[in-house]
Amino acid sequence: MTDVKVCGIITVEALAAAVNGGATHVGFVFFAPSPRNLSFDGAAALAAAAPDHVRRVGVFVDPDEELLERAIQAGRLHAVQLHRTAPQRTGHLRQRTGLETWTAVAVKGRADLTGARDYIGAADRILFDAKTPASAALPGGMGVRFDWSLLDGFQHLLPWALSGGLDPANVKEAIRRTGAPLVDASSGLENAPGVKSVDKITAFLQAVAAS
Ligand SMILES: O=C(O)c1ccccc1N[C@@H]1O[C@H](COP(=O)(O)O)[C@@H](O)[C@H]1O
Repeated sequence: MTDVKVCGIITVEALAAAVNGGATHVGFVFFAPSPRNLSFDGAAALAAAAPDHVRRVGVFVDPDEELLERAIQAGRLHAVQLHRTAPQRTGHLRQRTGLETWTAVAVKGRADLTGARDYIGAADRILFDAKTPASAALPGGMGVRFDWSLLDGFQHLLPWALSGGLDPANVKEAIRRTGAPLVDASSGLENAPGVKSVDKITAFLQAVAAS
């Protein structure tokens, strides 16, 4: 069974669709430029509505430690997902927070995969995500997909997950092609940036369950 993270949740309706559909993880974004950015109060309200067996993952882009601490407390986070980070910084934050720590590795070509090895001992999970354009405001959450065949034959030395442009129509093929143990989606489950669709969340979870 493939684990699923529904990312970028900002409403209790989307949270309920994820929980009821069997998501193992939900993602709360703490990055001001994102249309999915959560306030601390918003995160606290969602955390209060979420059952504890569904893991709450905070999504951060090179965060300062105050933001990280406040978000962890507000969202009662189980894990942190770091974008635009580096192995030493990741290891430091992991030690400081004591939480399960994911690091996003942005992939465009095969050479990008090798960077994942540098996180052994620093991160608990690698999230292979598509590289967004350098000019993009966000390093994720833009529906950009990478060539999954790049993962062919790659020896995973850490637990990992797949993200980047996943949606209800392509997730089955993504799992078949890559064998991902966890899939993570955000914009592919929306009707507009930041506006999650209960129907798309449900369809995504059904597609994963059927794969
Ligand atoms: O979703 C966001 O707004 C976001 C902002 C900053 C960093 C990461 C973000 N989302 C993550 O991006 C990937 C892929 O998203 P998508 O499915 O392609 O829209 C996913 O891991 C989100 O957690």
